[in-house]
Order: sequence, then C-alpha cells, then structure tokens
Amino acid sequence: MMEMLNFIYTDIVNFFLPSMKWSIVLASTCTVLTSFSVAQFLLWIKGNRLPRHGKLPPGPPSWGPLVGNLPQFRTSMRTPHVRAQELAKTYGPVMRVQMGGKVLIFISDPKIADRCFKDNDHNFANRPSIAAQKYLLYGGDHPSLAPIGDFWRSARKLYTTELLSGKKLQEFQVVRSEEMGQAVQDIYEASARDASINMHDLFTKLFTNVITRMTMSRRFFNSANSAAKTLNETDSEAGSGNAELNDSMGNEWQQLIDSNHELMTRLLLEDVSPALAWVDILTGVRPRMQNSFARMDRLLQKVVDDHKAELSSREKDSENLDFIDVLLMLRDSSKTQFLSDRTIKAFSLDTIGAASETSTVTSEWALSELLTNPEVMDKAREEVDSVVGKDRTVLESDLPNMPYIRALVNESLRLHPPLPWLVPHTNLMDCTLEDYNIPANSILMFQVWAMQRDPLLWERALEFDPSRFLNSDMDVKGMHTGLMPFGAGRRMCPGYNLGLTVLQYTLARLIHSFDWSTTDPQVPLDMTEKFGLTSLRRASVLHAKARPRLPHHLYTT
Ligand code: HEM
Repeated sequence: MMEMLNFIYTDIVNFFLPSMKWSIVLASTCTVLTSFSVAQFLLWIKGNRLPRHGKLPPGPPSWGPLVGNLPQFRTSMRTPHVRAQELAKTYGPVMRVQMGGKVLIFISDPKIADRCFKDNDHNFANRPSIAAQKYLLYGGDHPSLAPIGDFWRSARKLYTTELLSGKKLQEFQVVRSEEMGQAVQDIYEASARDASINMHDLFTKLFTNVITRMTMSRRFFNSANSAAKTLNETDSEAGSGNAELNDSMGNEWQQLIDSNHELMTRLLLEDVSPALAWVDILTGVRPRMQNSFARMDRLLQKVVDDHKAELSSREKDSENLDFIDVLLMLRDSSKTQFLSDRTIKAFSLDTIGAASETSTVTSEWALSELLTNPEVMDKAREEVDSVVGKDRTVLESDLPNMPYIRALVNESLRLHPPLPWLVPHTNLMDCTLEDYNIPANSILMFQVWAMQRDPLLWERALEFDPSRFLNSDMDVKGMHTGLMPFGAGRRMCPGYNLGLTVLQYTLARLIHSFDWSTTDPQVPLDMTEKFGLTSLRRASVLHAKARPRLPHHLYTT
C-alpha cells in the first residue's frame, strides 16, 4: 500500500513536471506517507473549495480528492499531453482535471484560448506559486514567476528594452556568430574522426553560451580557441585567448542544475498546508533545496560582484555592456529602485532557464525532421546555397532572403512546441468561460501541442511540410489562432525574436556546412516524444553524423 502511494505521488509529480518546473506540488517520501491522513484531509478541503454556484467544466470521473484523475493518465506518464488530447475529445474543449487537490483546466479550442488571452487576459495572466520557488529559486523575484503587478511590468520592460530589443539583438550578433563558429568547428573535428555527435549536448552548449554571454559576458561551457571568458575566469585572463581555462565552476553549474532538477521532484508538504512545513525540514528535503540554492546563489553573486568591480574600475566601455552591467548601472543611477543584487541574480537565472532548453529541443527536433524528410532537407539546402554560395558561411543578414528556412523553423515549432501546455497560468478570481465556472486559482493548461496538430485546423496535420508557411501570413508570434508556441497575450514569451533568429541561423549554418545522416541510415529514426523535466523532448537523444561540404578554411574560427 505504502509503495503504491509512493508511486502515485511520483506519478503526479512527473505529470506536472514539464510545463511546471516551478509548480511541483507532490512527490514521494516516507514522511509524506506518515502524514498521509492529515494531508489527505487538507487536500480534500482544498480540492473541494469550488465555487458555490455555476456549472463546472466537464471532465473525467475523479477517483477522490487526492488521487483525482491520475488513474486516467497512469498508462501515459511519458506522454500526458497525448492523453489530455484524447480526453478532450470526450469531454470537450474546456475540460476539468483534478490532480492532488488542484483543479486543472485544459483548453484545446483556439477560439476559446483566444478569448482567454483577449477578454480575460488580466485574470488569467498570473502564475501558480509553490513553496519550492522560495527554497530553490528566487521566488517571485523571477519575472517569469511573478504575479501580474508593478514588479512584473518593470521587469518585462527591462527585458524588452535592455536585453531583447532589436538594437540589443544587433549588438550581440557577434556573440551568436562566434558561438556558432565554435559549434561548427566542433562538428568539423568530430566529422574528421567519423564520430557521431550528441546533438542535444552540442545545442545545449551553443545556446547556453549565447545567452550567458549576452547576460553576463561568461561562457558556461568551455571550448578551446575562444576569446570569451568562462564563468570562473578572472579579468586578467579574460580575452587573452591563451588563458588556461578551468571548467570547475562551469561543472559546478551543471551539477547544480542537475541537483535542482532532482529536487524539484520532491514534495514539500508546505504546499498542502503551511502547518506541515516542519515535516519538510525533518525529511531533509527543504534543507537540501536551501543548500543547493545557496551554492547557486554564491556562484551568481560572484558574477554580480565581478561586474561591480569591472564597472567601478571603468574597465568596460559603454559599447560592450551585458545585461547585468545595464541593470547595475540603472540601479546606480537610481532609475530603478527594485534592482537589488537578488533581483539581478533572479533575472540572470530566469534568462538562462527560459532561453537555453527551448532552443535546444526545437533544434534537435528540426534536425530530426530534416533527417526523416530528405526532400525538405534538399529544398532547404537549395535555398541556402542559392543565397550564400559555397565560398563563405551564412550570415544572419542572409536570413531575410531565406523564406524556406523561416518556414522550416515555424513548422518545427508547430509540430514540436517545446512547452506543449505553455507555462501554466492561473486565475486570481472566479470567472466564466463558455458558460462554465472557472474557480479562482485553477491551473490553466493551454493545449498548444494538440491545437497545432488538430486535423480540423491543419491540412495533413501530422506531415512535416514547411511549405504550408510559404506565401502565407501565418506566423508563430501569438497572433494566429491555433499556433502559439511562444504563448500569447501579456505573458507571451518576450524572447521570441531572439529565439527565432537563433533557430533560423543555426539551422541554415548546419544545413549549409554539412551533409547530415543518422548513425544507422538503415534504421528509421525514432521520433518518439517524452515529457522531460522542462520541455517536450525526443525520447532518445539525437546522434548524427556530419560530412563537410565547404572548403576547409570555412570551418575554423
Ligand atoms: C524556441 C525558443 C523559445 C520558445 C519556444 C519559448 C516559449 C515560451 C513560452 C511558451 C512561454 C510561456 C508563455 C505563456 O505562459 O503564455 C515563454 C515565456 C518566457 N520566455 Fe520564452 N521561449 C523561447 C525562447 C526564449 C528566449 C530566447 C528568451 C530570452 C531570454 C525567453 C524568455 C522568456 C521569458 C522571460 C518568459 C516569461 C514571460 C512572463 O512570464 O512574462 N524565451 N517562452
């Protein structure tokens, strides 16, 4: 019995994980089971605190307040988004599901989703909050977790003006070009050994380095021949290019990320009731979270302190400012009161978390689709060759002349949105949607994955065909009903321009520079999906082989 309950808790956690890394409510520990009857009672109260009047959305029959609808998802824990899509066919486009005392509302009709973002945007634009945010992250100081209010508005403005504006993207073009050059060189060297390349690792390094250089002028992943600083380099080593690079802090970062991911699967009973917070201390879960967070915080504090020192010694010219520099300068000029060291660290963590994994999984899926659809690869390569030729490499300024590459990225985001339910939203107040009453504090799951492959909305919905976006005004920027991999409304991803540019540039360079194949061309590539911790990934990491197709000198940075 105990083991079964343990299992159920873990399942609930896994169910929530991908879109809700900060919203993990339940997990398995022995103490949880000891406190089970108390917890069950409290959850029952929470789960049943529904509005007194009005019709609730329909949903599958629930197995009681604690277990809720988990059994209906039990056989599909690796692909709960598919199960939710199937259930919505029975229960309709506004469906209620109960999990561990929480009410989840799944929305799978684009017109209804549209109404949420237009008519009810203010109410629906909040985020669920859980105790782990306080212990593992900077709580509500993360712009992406903050409730709608003055802090969130100011933070969003800073993102859009100081990190993600057209001018800033232009300024940091050199960073993207250098990091891409490094990735191409790494692939070239692997191809000389006929080695297969772990594309997930390659993309992770590439995109993490791009965003950490934009945010803090540091590379988290090292590679030879780079003039950029690694996370731990001192100023005197910076830019020498010959400095002996020490990866220990980069490694520590990776360990911390792994440890945080593991800790996020743990239950904090404080989420069930603040009165049970002491249990989390006894089980050791909360102290472990706090310890892991303290290490990450120290690392980020050092980066902030280094920036302060560089700014005060005027080592930096005004042309060369990263996001942390800008935030510190704004703080010093007292234009922005809320910018403490803590919020600056939270901003940094937020950008890395938001930018790296989304771009990584999208690129991995796009390359997988190209490998399974050689005719698409041929068309894309024809376009890139015709624009660039074979005597130079692709530049970002070539992208406006590459409609097929743009269409390729849109089609990848259509079939493989990295966040299949967006980031969960919550409503502060009771409201109605399609005549249904939506209780306050429901968790709203927008079924983007399902809408983007709905045969009623898309011709040949499951075919990977970028040409559907050619000569069409459809795009992925939150305006087209049924296509919103970046979300829509006021919580829409502020990094969509950077994301799209990086994806188009990466794919164009890879297609232009190499012929690609799977490790065993006789075996069809496995395209199975899996809910990862923070995104919808490939079930198996993509390994691929590359063969250079340009003159040798175009592969060295
Ligand atoms: C392929 C690339 C990307 C995809 C598919 C993507 C997707 C998303 C989605 C679906 C959301 C949630 C929207 C919602 O809740 O309605 C989001 C939020 C966010 N994204 Fe992105 N994103 C990408 C790249 C980036 C980049 C490069 C950045 C740059 C820093 C970024 C920063 C953020 C931030 C800060 C939020 C939180 C916004 C808020 O809560 O107000 N994203 N993203």
